[in-house]
Amino acid sequence: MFFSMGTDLGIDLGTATVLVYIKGKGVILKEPSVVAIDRVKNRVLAVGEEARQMIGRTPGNIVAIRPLKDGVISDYDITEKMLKHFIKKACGRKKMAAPRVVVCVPCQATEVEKRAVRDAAMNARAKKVFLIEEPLAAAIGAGLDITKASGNMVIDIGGGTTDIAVISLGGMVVRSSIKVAGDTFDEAIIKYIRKKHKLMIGERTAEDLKINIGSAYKREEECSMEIRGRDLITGLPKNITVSSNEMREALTEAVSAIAECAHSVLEKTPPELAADIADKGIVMTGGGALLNGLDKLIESMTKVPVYIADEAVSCVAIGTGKMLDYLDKLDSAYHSADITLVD
Ligand SMILES: Nc1ncnc2c1ncn2[C@@H]1O[C@H](COP(=O)(O)OP(=O)(O)OP(=O)(O)O)[C@@H](O)[C@H]1O
Repeated sequence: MFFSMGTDLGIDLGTATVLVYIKGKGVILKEPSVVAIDRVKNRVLAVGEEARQMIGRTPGNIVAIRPLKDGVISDYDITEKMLKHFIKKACGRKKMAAPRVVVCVPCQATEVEKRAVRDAAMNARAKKVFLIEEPLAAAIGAGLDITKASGNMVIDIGGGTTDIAVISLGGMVVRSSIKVAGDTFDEAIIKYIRKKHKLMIGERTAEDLKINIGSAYKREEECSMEIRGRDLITGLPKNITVSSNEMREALTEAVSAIAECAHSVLEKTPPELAADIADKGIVMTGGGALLNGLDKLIESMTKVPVYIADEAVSCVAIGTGKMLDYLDKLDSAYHSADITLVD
C-alpha cells in the first residue's frame, strides 16, 4: 500500500483497542492497545493482537503492557511506540509524507492529558494533530446529525471511560465522563468469582464471561458458561460453571453507576433539548455498550428509549474519520467547538 502526499488518519486511541481510519478507505486497522516489552533489553517485542496473546503468559523478563488506563495515557513512552507502530502499519511499508492525524480524547480530559496524546502522536511522525472529544466523534460516527439546533444524547462506553454528552449545534451542552466502563466490568467479575467461588481468574477469562454471558438486566433466557481458574484454597486448576444470574449480581454496582450518570446528565439538560432526546432516544456506542441488557437498564432508569449504534465499536474511529473531511476548515469553523487544532 502506498499513500502519497496528504494522507490523513483518524485514530481512536482507546484503552482497550486502537482503530485507525484512512480517508476514503474506512477503518483499516483494529488491534488491542497492548505492547509486549523485553525489560532486560528494553525492546518492543510485539504490538497489538500478538502482544495481547502474551498477557498473563510471559516469562519474567517480558511484560505485556496496556499503556492507556482509564481512557488516558498512563505510560507515555510505550504509547508513543505503539502509535508509531500503528501509524507505520496503517500507512504501509513505502516512504510516505507524514500524515495529518485526528485523535480522540475522553471528554473532560485535562490539558496535561490532551498534551500527552498530542505529543505522542507528533513524535509518532504525525505532521499535524487534531484532537476531538470522544462523544462528539462517537455521535458523528453513529450517523447523528449534530449540526442542527436539536438535542442528541450519546453514551460512549469504552474500556476505561464512559463518556456521556448532550450535543446540539456541533457542541456539547452537557457532558460527563466517569472511569467506569468495560474494564470495570471485568474487574468486578474477577472480584465476584474470587469471593463467591474462591477461584482466581485472569482478565481474559473475565472478559469472555462478560461477552458471552454478561448481563445488566434480566435476560429472556438465562445461560451459563464453564470456566477454568486457580482454586485459592488448593492452589490447583479447577473448572466451575457460572450463570448469567451471577454475572448480573457481579455487575450491578458498575452498570448502575453508568445508568445513574446518564440520569444525571439528563437532569442537567435544558428542557427543549431534553424533549428532543425523549423523541429521538439515546444512542449508545463503544464496545461496552454491547453488554447484554445495558440498553434496557438505562432505558428503565431514564424512561427514554435507548438504541445501540450500528458498528458500535467503530463509531469513534468513523467519527474521527469523518472529521478528516473537515480538516481544512478546522481552524476556522470548528476551533470554537470541542475540537482543538494543534500545530
Ligand atoms: N460483546 C460485548 N459485550 C460486552 N462488552 C464488550 C463486547 N465487545 C467488546 N466489549 C468490551 O468493550 C470494551 C472496549 O470497547 P472500546 O473498544 O469501545 O473501548 P476503547 O475505545 O478502547 O476504550 P476507551 O474509550 O475507554 O479508551 C472492552 O472492555 C471490551 O471487553
